[in-house]
Amino acid sequence: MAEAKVLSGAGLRGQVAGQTALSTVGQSGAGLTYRGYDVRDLAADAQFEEVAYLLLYGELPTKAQLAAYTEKLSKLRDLPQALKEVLERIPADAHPMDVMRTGCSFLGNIEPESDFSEQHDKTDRLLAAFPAIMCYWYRFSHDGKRINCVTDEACIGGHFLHLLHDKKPSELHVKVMNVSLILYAEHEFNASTFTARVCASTLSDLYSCITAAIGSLRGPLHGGANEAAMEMIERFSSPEEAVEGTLGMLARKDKIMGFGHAIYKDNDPRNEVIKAWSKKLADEVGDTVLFPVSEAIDKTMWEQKKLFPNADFYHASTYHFMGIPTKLFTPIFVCSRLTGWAAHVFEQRANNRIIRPSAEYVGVEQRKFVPIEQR
Ligand SMILES: CC(=O)SCCNC(=O)CCNC(=O)[C@H](O)C(C)(C)COP(=O)(O)OP(=O)(O)OC[C@H]1O[C@@H](n2cnc3c(N)ncnc32)[C@H](O)[C@@H]1OP(=O)(O)O
Ligand SMILES: O=C([O-])CC(=O)C(=O)O
Repeated sequence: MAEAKVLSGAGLRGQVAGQTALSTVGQSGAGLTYRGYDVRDLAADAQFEEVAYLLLYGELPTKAQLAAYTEKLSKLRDLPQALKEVLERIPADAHPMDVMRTGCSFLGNIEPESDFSEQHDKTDRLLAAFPAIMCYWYRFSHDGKRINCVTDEACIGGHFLHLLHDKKPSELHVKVMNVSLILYAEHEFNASTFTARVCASTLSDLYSCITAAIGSLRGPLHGGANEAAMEMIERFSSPEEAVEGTLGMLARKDKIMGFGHAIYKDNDPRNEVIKAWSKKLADEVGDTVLFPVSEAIDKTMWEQKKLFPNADFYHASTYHFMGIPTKLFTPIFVCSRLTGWAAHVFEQRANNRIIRPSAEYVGVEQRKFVPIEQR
């Protein structure tokens, strides 16, 4: 596939649908850049909040700006009582992406964006509140516990792990969450971001744009692939079984979740980063199955189909090794991608024309209406 891939055809593939100064995907040189910075450099040395600031405010922050920004976000973490009550009504077997969608939408009712001048503040509020929206619902519906939504964790990744596990996370886990949130933050005109931009182009409010984007990210062909990949890898108890199972899935023409990409031709630059952290965590927990199984699937997919793991594949084992329940994988993606979505909404608003493409009509020719009695 690597050589043959052509960016054209259905799905608007290869068509320029607008301009962005936020990221480049799959261009020569660095595979993925955020405002000109290679994502691998950001993942190695930056904090997620620095990247959020870069995307939302235009430049990397100075030390003082970062301190003020993280302080602002940490003060916005708590949830209003009315939102907690809504979350308590959502059943334990609901999909957590539906919880995120509802949480975002409900917050838009009680703290609406009444004017576009509020767009940065409303985004910061969502950025600070999303981990608590996910964890308040999860802990209440699964453990019967009404958690305190405020922690003293310095960063969003640590705050999320603390809310989920009710204890201070290790430095290693905080670092991995930070890397993961950076890798997922922004990706040009992917399906969910394009959804947000279409919504923004009607001059709708920020919460509507983000709620719509969450709906698009939920699907297994997009953000939902990390959960689907986990469900697949945990079915195998050895690399040999994984190879056999993968060959079987390919023979049945099943889609293998966590592989392939709409834009990248032969690798996803985020993969090497998250794979390395997955390996570190595998060593930390003494894993002898999941990581080797993942590698066996990875190798088989390349040998058989020249398909490569995308950002989602090794995120599955990475999150699993940190004790994160599979159903929360895609909501974590929301906590990160919110930054990219919102930055695109700002960009769309700054130079807007309603997005309204045309369709090629393939239906029947024009015909005469037949009254119901005569049909
Ligand atoms: C963060 C993210 O959102 S990354 C993407 C996450 N999604 C997934 O991992 C889901 C699995 N992957 C896929 O479904 C696809 O690769 C997508 C949706 C990511 C991209 O779709 P497309 O751009 O249509 O893929 P592409 O044009 O490269 O497909 C080429 C061929 O490879 C096949 N193919 C692509 N990915 C896979 C896969 N994961 N498993 C099996 N076959 C695949 C396609 O079916 C197609 O075959 P065909 O020509 O016989 O129809
Ligand atoms: O760009 C895409 O089509 C999907 C993707 O990898 C992302 O949104 O991170």
